[in-house]
Amino acid sequence: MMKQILEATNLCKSYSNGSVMQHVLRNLNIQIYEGDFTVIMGSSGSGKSTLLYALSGMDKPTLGNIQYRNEDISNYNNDKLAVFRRKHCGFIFQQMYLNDTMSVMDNILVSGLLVTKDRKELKKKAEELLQAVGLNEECYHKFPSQLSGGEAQRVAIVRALINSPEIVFADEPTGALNSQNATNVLDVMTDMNAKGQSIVMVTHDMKTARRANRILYLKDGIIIDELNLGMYIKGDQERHDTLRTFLEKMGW
Ligand SMILES: Nc1ncnc2c1ncn2[C@@H]1O[C@H](COP(=O)(O)OP(=O)(O)OP(=O)(O)O)[C@@H](O)[C@H]1O
Repeated sequence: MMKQILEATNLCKSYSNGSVMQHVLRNLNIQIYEGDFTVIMGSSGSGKSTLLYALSGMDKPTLGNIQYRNEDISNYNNDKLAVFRRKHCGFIFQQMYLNDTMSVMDNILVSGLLVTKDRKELKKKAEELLQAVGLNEECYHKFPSQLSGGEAQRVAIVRALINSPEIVFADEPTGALNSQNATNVLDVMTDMNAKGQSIVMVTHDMKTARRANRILYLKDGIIIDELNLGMYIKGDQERHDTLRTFLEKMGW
């Protein structure tokens, strides 16, 4: 049986837009399992990013419970949430947020040094991860502006992995990349997942979504259905068709 890593119960998130309250998440329930590559889909504005930020402790829910293993993080203050994120989570965004004034290696080490002071060990791990995502030594001392979009996103993935997070959250990680770079980044993420990394990703894109083994569909602030796709197999047309049929049924 799959082990649950994260569970949210009766999750609500509302924003006040002037005198009007907008209820984005409405008593939403969700479970995330260890080792899964979970994708959250839904139409624009359905609350996907809001859900991702609440689940990952980047933002606080208005109401509801979020349980990370045996820890209830829903009532944590900002300091405790920051510690939680640093200890357990890795983040990959559409905008890479690399520091332009630092080399590739320093961008990664700065994240690692928040957790350990063993610089030598960190550097070794960073080198291993950079190699694993297909970036060679030539890249280590480059600055972000000297990288292609795909290379920069792979650096961001290494930075997300440097502290061995139990779970990686990704918000449209390929949204700003051309098709080839997007495929490279997705290959890295698929490989990470095949090695056991739990991933929760938000995307609009079917090509990206079909890498996941579990697709959740968000509508009007709740998860209305899910699809189990099994582990990704390259070139599997049936998988693509199954996902398309599911999304059509959802009214996507
Ligand atoms: N900080 C905020 N303040 C007020 N409203 C917000 C805030 N963040 C999000 N919203 C609103 O909540 C709704 C859901 O936003 P969210 O970004 O979660 O949707 P999404 O499904 O990720 O959309 P998209 O696919 O277009 O990125 C939107 O109507 C948005 O305007």
